[in-house]
Amino acid sequence: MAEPVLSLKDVAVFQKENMVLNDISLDVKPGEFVYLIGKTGSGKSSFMKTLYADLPLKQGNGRIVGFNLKTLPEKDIPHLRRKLGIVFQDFKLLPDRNIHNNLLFVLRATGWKDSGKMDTRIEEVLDKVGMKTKGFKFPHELSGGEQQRIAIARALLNDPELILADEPTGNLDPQTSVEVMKVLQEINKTGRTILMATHDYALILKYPSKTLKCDGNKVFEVIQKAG
Ligand SMILES: Nc1ncnc2c1ncn2[C@@H]1O[C@H](COP(=O)(O)OP(=O)(O)OP(=O)(O)O)[C@@H](O)[C@H]1O
Repeated sequence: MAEPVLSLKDVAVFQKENMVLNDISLDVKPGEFVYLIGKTGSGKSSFMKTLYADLPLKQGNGRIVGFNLKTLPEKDIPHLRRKLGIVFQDFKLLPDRNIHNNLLFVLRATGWKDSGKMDTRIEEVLDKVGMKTKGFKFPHELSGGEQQRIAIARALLNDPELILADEPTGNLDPQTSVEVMKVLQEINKTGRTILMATHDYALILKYPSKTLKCDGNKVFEVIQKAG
């Protein structure tokens, strides 16, 4: 059987010395689409931050896309992040350059050198999110939904094994949320694994999938009833 892309054993999540979550043991397998739900302040973002090593793993054991979170040296964090695609609620595009150059910036920062290959890759990821003609636009010239598609395209640049999306539809209206969700579903269908924090229950109903819940300092799988 394929190795999990994410495997946690007895993990606790901390914000400084405060324990936010504990006793987390779970596996995410290649190709899964997993939701992470929970009330405001229940620890979804802290959980995600631990996975991309923005918060250190101080307790328990965790492996993600082949990296050991417990023993990960600081110098390896960029390598880990290159194998992850991270999407945030607030898009985090660079406002001072157009979309093409936003994506070029990431490719250069992650070691790409050949300008022909970089242009081809940018075209490919923009095409995947239906934004092929928007490379010349600046972020402020795009709608929220379009900016999030670009942020998803940016997350795809280095062909990540796992996409971590922290409330990717949190700033979008319901219709635009569904459009962004369709893009994520398409990406999942091509075999990529996605872990998405959300509190948009309408989306979960429309696109049911494995769901983890943060509640009472724990993370557990919610078993959905059929029908
Ligand atoms: N930078 C920080 N420093 C200290 N405590 C923090 C920090 N960020 C979050 N916390 C605390 O950690 C707990 C979990 O917060 P977190 O942001 O992970 O929750 P969340 O489920 O993502 O919430 P939301 O849905 O509002 O984004 C909260 O009690 C919060 O106050």
